Amino acid sequence: MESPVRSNVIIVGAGISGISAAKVLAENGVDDILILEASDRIGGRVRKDEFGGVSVELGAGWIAGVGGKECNPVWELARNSGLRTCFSDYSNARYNIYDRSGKIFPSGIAADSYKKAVDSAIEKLKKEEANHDDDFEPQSSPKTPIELAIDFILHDFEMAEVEPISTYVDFGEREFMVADERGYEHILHKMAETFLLTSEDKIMDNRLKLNKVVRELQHSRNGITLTTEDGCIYEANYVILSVSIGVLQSNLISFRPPLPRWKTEAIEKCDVMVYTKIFLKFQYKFWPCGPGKEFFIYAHERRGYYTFWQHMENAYPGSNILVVTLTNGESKRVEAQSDQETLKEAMDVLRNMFGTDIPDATDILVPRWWNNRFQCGSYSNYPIYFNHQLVDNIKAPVGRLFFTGEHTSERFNGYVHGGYLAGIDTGEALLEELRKEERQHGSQTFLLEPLLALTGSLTLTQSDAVSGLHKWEIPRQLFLSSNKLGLPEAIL
Ligand SMILES: Cc1cc2nc3c(=O)[nH]c(=O)nc-3n(C[C@H](O)[C@H](O)[C@H](O)COP(=O)(O)OP(=O)(O)OC[C@H]3O[C@@H](n4cnc5c(N)ncnc54)[C@H](O)[C@@H]3O)c2cc1C
Repeated sequence: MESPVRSNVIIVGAGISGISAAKVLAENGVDDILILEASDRIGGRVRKDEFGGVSVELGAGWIAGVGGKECNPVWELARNSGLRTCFSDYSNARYNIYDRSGKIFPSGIAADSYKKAVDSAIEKLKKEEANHDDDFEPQSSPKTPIELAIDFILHDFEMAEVEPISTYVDFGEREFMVADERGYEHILHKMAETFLLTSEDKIMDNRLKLNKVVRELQHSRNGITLTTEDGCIYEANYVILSVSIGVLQSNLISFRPPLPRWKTEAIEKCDVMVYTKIFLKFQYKFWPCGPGKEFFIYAHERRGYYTFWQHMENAYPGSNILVVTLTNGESKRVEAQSDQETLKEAMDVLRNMFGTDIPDATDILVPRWWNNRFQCGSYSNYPIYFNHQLVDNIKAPVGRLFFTGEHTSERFNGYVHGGYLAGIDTGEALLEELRKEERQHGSQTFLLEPLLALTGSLTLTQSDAVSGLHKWEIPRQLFLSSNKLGLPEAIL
């Protein structure tokens, strides 16, 4: 049997948080890092696909929180990597509400109903705050189709799924949609290339392994052993686990010994939201396309039934693609049925709005985030009046096991920038731990910046951490260079 591959730090998951954590470590001289990713790609919930001749975003599609006093760091990454985006404002949707007979509700009624829905939502929040009861039911729930439609926008887009917009006002309230053939994931590739690519632009096999589904984490005070589905064994001094909250709640990964109760309880308390964008391709467009018409709403008695629509003409003119968004119960229902059934339902809704003579869609794409065992949902959602201890517990390390991901970002959970900032946070927390260990052992260990400056790309490997002694295999060349630094004898 082959001996296990040993690394200083193993990162489980190559989504935005895993990549940003790895980058922080690599940039600070922690050279012996390995990323194990279950799927066959980098990106996680940032994922594009080719559909109807263009690139569509199955996962994150918007860069939210732009134009404020502070800069959303993902906006900066997008700018620096030359990602093409277009301004997108879904708040206009409330003026384009269709009823089942295809009539548009007059904007006065729509605006009035919107105000009523906002007022009732604020009222509900105040009462919940007073009662501290998350299950509190509002006195008057929406009844008419238009109220249901507007309630759906408010509830699912601003309050229930991600944190209220007011919490990211520092970054601004504008949203830009990614409209780039390389996809949103291009920013991850740009980030990763600084530490994952060889000089020949090849991925370093010793730093990233794809199709490695971690199934077991055996952790102790001396180190962590990871077993993957294909039977490979990896060992590490530290692990950063960047899998989603849905995966943590599932039984994909078993922990030996089990995680402590404070941890598992916190993980269980965080909701997982499902958000699904269904793409439909047509031979020609039959929907209105002028200014303020990008989004439209279907008002139906059933809450969230093919409610929220968008055309993709602003992002890709001439693409003739419509996107309809479903959430939670509707998402799960549609994931469980065939795409042909979904196509039929969506076409019936479109015919109600635009008449029976519209053409059939020529293609449909239905992502399945809920049933994807490497995601188990779309993003985390803390209860509205959560206790800060809850987030601290979700995030807190357990011994040598660190946790990251959008669900660990108290301010920006549910967002790409939440994942990005969480990765940086966790990377820095681990660096701090490594420095502490270094001080305790009184020897040079992990922070190799000065050494690398002298020796270029030499790789150090930690040979024996299990014993708790940090011995290093140091190439002779490095020994000679490091002597110039007056490093303690102990490491040599
Ligand atoms: C449909 C949808 C729409 C969204 N829209 C937006 C938006 O418009 N704007 C926005 O800012 N955010 C949006 N988000 C949220 C955003 O995509 C996420 O918050 C962010 O990408 C999460 O990054 P992460 O690194 O925390 O997790 P992930 O991207 O999920 O990364 C975790 C990685 O771990 C891997 N993994 C899982 N289990 C294992 C295992 N056992 N072994 C090894 N690897 C494993 C997964 O394959 C994955 O690659 C959306 C998400 C979805 C699904």
